[in-house]
Amino acid sequence: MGGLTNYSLSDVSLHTSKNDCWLIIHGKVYDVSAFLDDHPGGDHVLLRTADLVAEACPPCLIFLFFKANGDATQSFEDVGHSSAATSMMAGYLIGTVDGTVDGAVTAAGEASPTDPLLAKSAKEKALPTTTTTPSKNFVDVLLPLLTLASAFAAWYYLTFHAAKA
Ligand code: HEM
Repeated sequence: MGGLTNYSLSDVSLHTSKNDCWLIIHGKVYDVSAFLDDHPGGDHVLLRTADLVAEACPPCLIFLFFKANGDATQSFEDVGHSSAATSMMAGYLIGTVDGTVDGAVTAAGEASPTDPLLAKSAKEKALPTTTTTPSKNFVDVLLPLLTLASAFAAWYYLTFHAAKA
């Protein structure tokens, strides 16, 4: 993907108005300012993704404030855009987001690859750490052992002590 500018998340977050609106979809940055009025889904959905503050009601504001980071990947996919829509995107592409290859940017600002092969290897790499965490070991091993020990103690007490009384 040579020739494309790399932007940081904070760069993208500076472009959230109707005249200047950038979005991140699958780790790529799109300047959709000129497309807002022509977007069949309306300009508000694009603006809301870029900057969710504008038309939010006060109770939603806190939630939306934390959710808004300009990453429209999930919303874009949820709509199920046609292949025609996907090919239109090239016309608005201006760059990539720092640190991503062709990946979505998560709420935590981390890259998560959307290429199935990259995603698979990332998942495989992640597996050992998730299965060997201390809390998992506690639940899997210690908890059954403790339950067994308590059951044995109760049986022992009832059989040998309670019987004497
Ligand atoms: C550069 C990015 C985008 C392009 C080029 C684009 C293009 C299109 C096109 C061509 C359609 C007509 C239906 C179709 O062909 O699929 C459409 C519909 C729609 N889009 Fe987008 N879109 C973009 C981003 C987004 C994003 C980020 C959202 C959500 C936040 C969104 C929400 C919608 C909705 C709600 C519809 C209407 C669907 C319907 O009425 O069935 N779009 N878009």
